[in-house]
Amino acid sequence: MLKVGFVGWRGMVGSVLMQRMVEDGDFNGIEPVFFTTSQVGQAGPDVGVDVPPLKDAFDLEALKALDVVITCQGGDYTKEVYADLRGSGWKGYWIDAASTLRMEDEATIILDPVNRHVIDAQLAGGAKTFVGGNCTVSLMLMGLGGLFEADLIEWMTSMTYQAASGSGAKHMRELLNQMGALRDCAAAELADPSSAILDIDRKVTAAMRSGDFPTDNFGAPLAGSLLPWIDVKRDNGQSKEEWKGTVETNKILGLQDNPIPIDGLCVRIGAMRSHSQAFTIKLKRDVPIDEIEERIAKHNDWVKVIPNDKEATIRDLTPAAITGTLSVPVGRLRKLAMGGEYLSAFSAGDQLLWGAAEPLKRMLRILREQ
Ligand SMILES: NC(=O)C1=CN([C@@H]2O[C@H](COP(=O)(O)OP(=O)(O)OC[C@H]3O[C@@H](n4cnc5c(N)ncnc54)[C@H](OP(=O)(O)O)[C@@H]3O)[C@@H](O)[C@H]2O)C=CC1
Ligand SMILES: N[C@@H](CC(=O)OP(=O)(O)O)C(=O)O
Repeated sequence: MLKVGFVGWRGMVGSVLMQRMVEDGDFNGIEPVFFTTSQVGQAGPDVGVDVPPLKDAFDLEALKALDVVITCQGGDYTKEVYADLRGSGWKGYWIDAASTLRMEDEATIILDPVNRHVIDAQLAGGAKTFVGGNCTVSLMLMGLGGLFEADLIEWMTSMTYQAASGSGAKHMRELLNQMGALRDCAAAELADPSSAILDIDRKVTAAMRSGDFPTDNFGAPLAGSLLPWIDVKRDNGQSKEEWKGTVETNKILGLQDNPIPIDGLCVRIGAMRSHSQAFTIKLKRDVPIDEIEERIAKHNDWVKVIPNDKEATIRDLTPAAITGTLSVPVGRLRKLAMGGEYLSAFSAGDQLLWGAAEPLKRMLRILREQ
């Protein structure tokens, strides 16, 4: 029976992982051991099987006793522990949600509905380190996998609409507090149907710009606004989030030697936990739209093509429609005015499921099949 250690299980990503593993009975047939950086000795979570008290996540001897470590604890933890654990001679499998190791040669980025062939080849070659991809990248590939699989994409831009959860739990709370503050500042006027909308607008704008508007986490208003920058700047002017779109996509697909150019702008918006993206895709040839829809739809069990009409789009192609589900709708599929090789598309997906927890959960299953 595989002895599997879980680190970061009570954080936001970790909690979603626990929930999905319990739902699918993934704790049966493994020996789970739970770790903590702050609650050593306390009781472990209720996952339907007996678990020992929480162990110290920095205890290398305890980690060395494991066949598999799954960590959702964050990049700082990975930096602090991974090299020492490997350096101690540990040969177990490391499955990680954090970005720290993603671009290292020894690491495979996991998204098995898209790159099971890469994962299998890496396992056969003795790879032991597997890392979940950036949420935006994973969700893009779950949506457009059929076009990549058919080698139809010459280049692509992705303009993102990323949810607050991508920045963490505190940011989700701050977004709601910002929304509440905006509503509250105009409560009296909203209650009066005859009040002037421009008075409401003036109050809302003043509240957003005032010193006591809650912006400690985002550093700026997000509710009623947006933030066209995510993560740090790179030398070429890309944000790090935009850079990940280029390099991670090609690594996931095993195309590092002949990469597909992918670039765009990453934008934070006031959604809670589902990321959306608008794509401009330059196809290698003028493929009919029904063939495109068919290739996208049949690629995996979770992608769903949404007809390009208003009713279906606003019902099915939004964060509100899919949050909390594994569904990845793709719609707004049409040829652009630039010509038959130019395709537009729009997708949405829960960034804590396919964007974070689900690929890790599935990687453990792949290891158990070995
Ligand atoms: N947020 C996201 O969308 C995504 C995040 N990731 C990666 O996953 C990692 C973890 O992210 P995320 O889940 O957002 O991190 P969280 O901040 O939610 O949790 C991280 C750790 O904080 C500790 N913690 C302290 N106080 C609390 C509390 N009140 N409730 C829960 N946990 C608490 C826990 O560790 P302990 O039990 O040891 O105290 C927990 O494991 C990061 O590396 C991130 O890059 C990857 C993809 C998407
Ligand atoms: N950066 C992503 C979330 C995330 O955690 O990404 P990564 O796993 O690449 O660090 C966002 O802000 O939406």
